[in-house]
Amino acid sequence: MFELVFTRRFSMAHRLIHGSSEICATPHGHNEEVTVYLKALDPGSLDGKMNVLTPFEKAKSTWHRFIDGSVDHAFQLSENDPLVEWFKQHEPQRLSRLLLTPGDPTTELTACLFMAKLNSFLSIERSGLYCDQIEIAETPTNTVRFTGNPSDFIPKNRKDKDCWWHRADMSISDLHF
Ligand SMILES: Nc1nc2c(c(=O)[nH]1)N=C([C@H](O)[C@H](O)COP(=O)(O)OP(=O)(O)OP(=O)(O)O)CN2
Repeated sequence: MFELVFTRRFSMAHRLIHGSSEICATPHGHNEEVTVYLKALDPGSLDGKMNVLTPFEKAKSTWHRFIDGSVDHAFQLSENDPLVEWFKQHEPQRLSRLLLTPGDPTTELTACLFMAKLNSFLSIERSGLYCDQIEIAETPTNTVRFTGNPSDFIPKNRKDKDCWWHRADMSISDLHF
């Protein structure tokens, strides 16, 4: 079985306010790496001509546009973080740079949300591919690897279909601005 494996770097800031780590309650940033593993929905033999699953460029272009244009330098916050209200009142022009999550934006959660988002892209593009594994290296010494169905692990705060990670667009929150 083949897998296409793509890695992208991005910078981010976040804070964790629900008690898992006091030091992480202060806004701080990381340079992270996300690696995705794509498989064919209907695996077959190579065709003897092009001999590709899908050209790399085609498989990764929307995903990398999302990471570079939406995730890179976004501020990741829990949806109920008071800083969200602060941005609404004081810097509404930056609301589009907030990546909002159901509870704290840990690496475990963003791994699930990013996999769901990537699978939305791959599905709408009828790519014949799906992502079944993702790794996010939050720091050079801490990596989270997720395999499985992200919907089984994402906290269920509201109807799944209304959430940004199930929309095949560049959104990183469900705010209206
Ligand atoms: N299970 C998780 N634990 C923690 C997460 C997380 O996403 N999932 N995140 C953090 C913080 O974001 C923190 O900034 C990173 O953790 P830390 O171990 O402090 O990172 P270091 O690179 O400083 O680790 P070293 O051991 O010094 O290499 C905390 N926990």
